[in-house]
Formats: sequence, structure tokens, C-alpha cells
Amino acid sequence: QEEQLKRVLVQFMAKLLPEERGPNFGWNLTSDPCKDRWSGVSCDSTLLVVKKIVLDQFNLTGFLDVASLCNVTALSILSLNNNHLGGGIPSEISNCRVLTHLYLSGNHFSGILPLSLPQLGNLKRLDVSYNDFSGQIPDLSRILGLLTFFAQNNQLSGRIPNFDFSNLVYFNVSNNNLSGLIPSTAVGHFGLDSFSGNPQLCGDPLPNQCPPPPPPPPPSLLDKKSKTTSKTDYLIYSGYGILGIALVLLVFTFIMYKRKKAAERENTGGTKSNETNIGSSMEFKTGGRYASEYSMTSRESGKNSSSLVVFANPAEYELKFDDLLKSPAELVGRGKYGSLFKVMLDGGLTMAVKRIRNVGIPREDFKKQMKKIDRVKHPNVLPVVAYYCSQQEKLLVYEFQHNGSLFKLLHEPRNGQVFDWGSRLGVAAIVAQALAFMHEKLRNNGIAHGNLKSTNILFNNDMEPCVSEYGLMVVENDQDQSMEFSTDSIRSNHLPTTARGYSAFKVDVYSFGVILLEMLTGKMVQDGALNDLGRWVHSVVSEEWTVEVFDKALLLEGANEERMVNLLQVALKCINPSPEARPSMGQVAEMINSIKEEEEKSLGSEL
Ligand SMILES: Nc1ncnc2c1ncn2[C@@H]1O[C@H](COP(=O)(O)OP(=O)(O)OP(=O)(O)O)[C@@H](O)[C@H]1O
Repeated sequence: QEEQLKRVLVQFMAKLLPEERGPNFGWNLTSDPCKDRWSGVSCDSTLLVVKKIVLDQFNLTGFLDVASLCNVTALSILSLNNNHLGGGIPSEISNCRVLTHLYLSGNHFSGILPLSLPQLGNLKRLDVSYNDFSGQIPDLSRILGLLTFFAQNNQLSGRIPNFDFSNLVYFNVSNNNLSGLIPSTAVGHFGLDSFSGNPQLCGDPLPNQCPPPPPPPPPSLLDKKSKTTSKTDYLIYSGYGILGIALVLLVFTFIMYKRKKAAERENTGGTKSNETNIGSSMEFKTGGRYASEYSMTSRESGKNSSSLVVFANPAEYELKFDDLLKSPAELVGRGKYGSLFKVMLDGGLTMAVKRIRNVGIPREDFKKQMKKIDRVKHPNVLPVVAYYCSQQEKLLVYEFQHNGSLFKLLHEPRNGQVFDWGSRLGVAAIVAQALAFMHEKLRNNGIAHGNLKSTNILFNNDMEPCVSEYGLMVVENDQDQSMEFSTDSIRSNHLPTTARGYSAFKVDVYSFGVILLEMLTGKMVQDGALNDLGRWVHSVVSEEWTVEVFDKALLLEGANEERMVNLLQVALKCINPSPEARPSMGQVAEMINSIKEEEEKSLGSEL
């Protein structure tokens, strides 16, 4: 049997890389795949059976032949991402009954997704993105444990079948040729990015709504229906169809026209237009949509540049309030406490303007707090460049960071972006260090971050993490004492007094613990669901120390499990329900640093 297994594996590799004298990566009949550790092969350590084949970026140019492979192995992971493989997925893939992960992203696979795919009942992650697959998406709803379905950037067509969207963690079918209504069960679970780039797809969360359903035929028609010929039926329904398509095209053309116009205005520095500036305009651009947004009263918008307090060297930014208001602005996102605008200034500078509304902080207190924060500088804490403060709202100006946030890197990576264990540990260490520094310097003022989360950790031009929005939000002390895996205690309507401030620091530690969990598990923390992640990790971990919680990408990459567990322990200390029992940020930074040192030592010894 061993000989047969070897033969099948060697044949499998020969199909993946058909060149006559190409490298066989140690896959040959004279050695053993498990004992001699063939490249990309992982085995169950006790049973010595092949469990995983991971050949990402191996420059493979052939095709996938799984017919025999699935019969002789109990493969749980097959990963062939980012090669040059062609052909289709053979229908015999369904013989790989215990397969949990199938990653085929970034190849030239084509043809239809086999109808036998749903027979892979144990599948958890399926990634066929960035290929040339066409035809319909098979109905995968019967794979109950499916967590990921990535099929973006293919040529798939037809309607989106029903998935169990409440169970899926990741779902992306953007940039295909899908059409029709997005299933209502997907709404609320996945956003625009999961569906965009399918011109004929419509309904929430896309901006183009579906054409209204054709009106029911009048009763007389219904009566006649049974009597009329199928030819008449055909004509009636094609009429409705054509009407529907015409409507979709009309809406689509209108949206494209609006987008084009807006882009033209931006490109030609259309700063004089009232439509997209931050000041007197009533409209902001939201990814192609226009939303009525601005609230500043005309009395306020009449204020001059002196209303804007500029911290950074004003000459460097030449920042004037009026300029800021008049410049083209794009709504980047709406957070829990306000909105964030990307503002393109005349000199080519791009700023991020955070608008917080209805903050019940007295103006003078807010100014004092801003000044105190400005005195403390750390290279990994994004400084406030300027701020504006009125009774109704506050505007905070930061430099715009084009490399996105930690949230994006973890959950919406751009094509080819890899966030490996070493980088995650590095980010954790830097952020912990920066927060420890800020906590120490601002302890006596009681100013903690107050709203720490992965969207507030941004990557600068050197891809170094920077903590943003330090000190804008504060925490109500009373609720923190009883806080148990809850975000609800984070409020923006009070400045911390020094007495309150101390527990605000512990809330930061808690939030940092959640960020660590996010990086370790790869799971998303949505507002209000922070408790779920904490509870889930606790439940898995309390049963036994298990690697089940870790992001599969980390396991696949072969990240050191012991050090991942160590970091998980730090995270669990941070999210201790009792604030007093949580370590200080300084202690957290030390613990992470020593894990990082161990990691570096072990890498050094491997070299
Ligand atoms: N200076 C910046 N440069 C680039 N992107 C930024 C900047 N500041 C924030 N962002 C991004 O803009 C988006 C909206 O930010 P915003 O702060 O309004 O919302 P949030 O962080 O999700 O929630 P909250 O209101 O609780 O802070 C987020 O994705 C965030 O990562």
C-alpha cells in the first residue's frame, strides 16, 4: 500500500509539473513522503499518513489530477495557491471526502466548478479566487460547516445560490459575471466588497437596485393562460425580460455616468464644485454613491481659519479651515462615533478628517485634552495635525495613511498580501510598545486611547503600524468595573477625570487583548460581537490547549505553535473580566517582546 501511495503521489506531482526534468521537490519512489519529508507534504505524526499537501508558489504549470490521489490518501488540506496550473477541477475531487481546506487561488483554472463539489461535506474553506472559472456556482448550502467561500475574480455567471450566510465568515464573489438579486439572507452579513464588480447583480448591499418584478398579468390574461399557446406565453415573458434588462442597463448607465462625472471632477481638481467639498456642500461621495451628509451650520461654516487649531508646523501643512472645507472630500467610512473623510488638499496632501458629532465634552476641556495629547509623541502613534471644535461637533485632522488598517490586512487582504506569523508578532510588539509609552506619559492626565480596535491601527508608508485616534474616546469608569466581554462600556461623552482614567487604561488593555485574538484567530470582531470571540476562544482553550483557535493560514505556514500559544495566553490575560487582574500595557509589551525574542532566536538557529 505504501508503494501504491508513493506511486500515486509521484504521478500527482508529475501532472502538476509535467516538464521532463523539472524539479520533483524530493517526491520520488525511493524515499518516503512522511519520513523523508517531501516538500509541501505534512503527515499525521503518529499514523504517518499524508494529511496535507501545500504547494503554494511552487511554479507549477500543469494540471490537477486528483482521481487516484483522493482514493489513497486521507487528505485534509490541499493548497496550490499562486501557481500557473490550468485545466479544471476534476469531478473526482468529491472522493477526497475528508478534505477540509481546498485552496486553488491565483492559477489559470477554467471550466465549471464541478457539480460534485457539494459532496465534500467536511469542507471548511474553499478558495477558487483569481482563476478563469465560468458557469454557475454550485449549490454549496449542504456543506454545513463551510466558513469561507472565495470565488472573486473569475467569470462565474448566473445567480448566487443560497448559502448559509449566517455561518460563513468570509464570502467574496466580486468581479465575476453574476446576475440577479443578491439573496436576502446575505444582507447584513457581507458588504459591498463581497459582491461588487458584477454589473448585472443587484439589490442590497449594491447601489443598483433590482428592477421591480413584472406586474402580475391581469386576471383576464390568467384566465386565458391555459388556453393560449406557449408561443404567446413566450412573447409575454420575453417582453417582461427585455423590459427588466433595459431597466437594469438604464440604472447601471446612470450610476456609471455619475461615477465618471465625480472622477472627472476629482481629476481636474474640481475643488470649486460644491458637490464634493467638506464645507458648504450637502453631498459626500461614498464609493460612487452620494449621501446627504454634512451638518455644519451656515453660521459655523462662516468661521475663518482661526477656528482650526493647527498643531503640526502650519507651514508644512499650510492648513486653513476654509481650504479644508472647500477641498474635495470622500467619505471613507462611518464608525460608531463619527465619520471619516479623505480630503485632497490643493498642494497634493491628503488628509483624513474625522468628524465626531454630539460629543458632550465642553469645548475648553476638549482643547485641553488635545494639547496634552499633542505633547506626547511616539513614532507609532499618529499625531493629530489639527482640530476644529464647536459645540455640535469636532473635526480632527490626521495625515491620510494609504496602506490601510490592521483590520483590512487581516480580513480584506489585497491580492497577494500575506500577513504571516512573524509580521503579526511584530505588529503586536510595536503596538504594545507604543501604547505602553502613551499610557505611561499620559497616566497622570488619565488619558487612555479609549477606542482601540483594528480599524484604528493604520500602516504608514513604511508599512509600520501606527495607533490612530488616541484619546478621542473615553471610558465610563462605573461600567468598566462590571465589564465582561463587552464593548458597550466604551462611550464618547465624557472626558476621563484622573480617577476614572485608571480604569480607562485597563479597558485599552482589554481592547488590545481582543486585537491579539483577532490576529491569532483571523476572525473578525464586529461591534458588539467582541464578547463572542472572547467566549469562543475561552471555550476552546478551556477544553484543552488546542490549535483549533488559530488562523489556519498561520498553521499552514508552519508558525511555531508554542509561541502562538504564549501570545494567546497574553491575550487571555488582557481580556480578563476583572480589570484589576489585567496586566498593565507595559507588562504586556514586555511579555510580547520576550516571545518575539524567542522567535528571532529560533529563526537565527535555523539559519
Ligand atoms: N488617518 C487615516 N488614514 C487612512 N484611513 C483611515 C485613517 N483614519 C481612519 N481610517 C480608516 O477609515 C475608516 C473609518 O474610520 P473611522 O475612525 O471613522 O471608523 P472606525 O475606526 O471603524 O470606528 P470609530 O468611529 O469607532 O473610530 C476605517 O476603516 C479606518 O481604518
